[in-house]
Amino acid sequence: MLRVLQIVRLSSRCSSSFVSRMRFLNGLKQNDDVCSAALQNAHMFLFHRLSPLLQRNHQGTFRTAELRTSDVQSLLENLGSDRTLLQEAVLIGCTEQNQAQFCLDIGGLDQMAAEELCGGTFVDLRKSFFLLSGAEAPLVAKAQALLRWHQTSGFCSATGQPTHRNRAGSQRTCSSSGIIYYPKMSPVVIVLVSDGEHCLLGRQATFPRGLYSALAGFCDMGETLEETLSREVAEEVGLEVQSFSFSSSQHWPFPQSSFMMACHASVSPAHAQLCVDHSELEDARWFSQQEVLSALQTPPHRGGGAPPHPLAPPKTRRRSSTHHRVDPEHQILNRLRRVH
Ligand SMILES: NC(=O)C1=CN([C@@H]2O[C@H](COP(=O)(O)OP(=O)(O)OC[C@H]3O[C@@H](n4cnc5c(N)ncnc54)[C@H](OP(=O)(O)O)[C@@H]3O)[C@@H](O)[C@H]2O)C=CC1
Ligand SMILES: [Mg+2]
Repeated sequence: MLRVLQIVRLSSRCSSSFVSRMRFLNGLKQNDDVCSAALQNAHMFLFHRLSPLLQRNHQGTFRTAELRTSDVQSLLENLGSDRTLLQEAVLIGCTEQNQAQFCLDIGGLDQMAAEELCGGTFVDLRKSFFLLSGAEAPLVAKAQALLRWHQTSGFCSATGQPTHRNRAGSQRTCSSSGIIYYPKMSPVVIVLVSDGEHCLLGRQATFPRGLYSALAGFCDMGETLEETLSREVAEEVGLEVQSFSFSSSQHWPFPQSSFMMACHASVSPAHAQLCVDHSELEDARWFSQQEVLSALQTPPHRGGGAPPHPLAPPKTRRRSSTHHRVDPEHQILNRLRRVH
């Protein structure tokens, strides 16, 4: 109890609300009792088999369902589950008012009954990205990534014994060896290549029809950012990058959990002839600034436009007290808009 009061006092003494929130969250990760107390009166983001629960408001736009812990307790009772499922909730953040935010996957319970009781729909994460306003998408992506990690990390890869999570869900410990596991991410580079006049976009065969994006690839073990970038551009389109600059970064939940770093790169117009590796990309081509601007003005749900019109992926935006982040792909494409 003393520790609970210490953490609450420590975070409330801070002059900056950002510092206060970060201290508050760190306290929840470090102390199971403090975290349990916060869970009793928290905001809950509900998932069913890793699909977030969304609700449509009067204006026809979608939001994540705003549930409190007590709402979820009632829901679990109505669905015939006991309250112990609540112990699987994972901490994902806190509001400006230091109200903890948790997520919970109720995948073992009846989906339709849950949707009816909550007045919402569990929507596939990719579709959610197109439906949610920018501010909510990153939080939902983070929640899904953490839930997925817990669902696939139940056993220690060294001993084969069960692992047990802390109250916040920020780590798991092997019951036999004491090895501690933390959620893992794969570093990824996404790069907008330019020849000074055009930018290079590509598409994989699995992309929705008409969708082109900046090139991307996973970092190999031991590589630097620039080594990954140069290798991926060489592998996928056969070009040698002359220079590059870092733009921004974001968490990217597909296919699992990636840490995506976005860059601009330039190639010489005299050496801009593409040699596409069709085992990696179905198509890659140079687009003019006008084509990219048209794509950015096309609503994502009107997908399916036939090539060569690039269709930009959905925008995700996160605002905090100190940072304003735009997802890398839009940041690099927006720079084209300014240049134009
Ligand atoms: N516009 C956007 O926002 C885009 C985002 N992306 C994202 O960028 C990332 C990279 O995508 P992609 O272009 O496919 O990557 P790559 O070009 O690196 O190619 C994918 C291949 O890399 C291998 N690989 C190496 N490390 C990993 C790992 N940690 N996880 C999965 N596969 C790995 C796999 O090959 P093998 O199985 O043969 O070993 C896989 O098939 C993904 O997160 C993807 O979702 C990609 C394109 C556009
Ligand atoms: Mg790639």
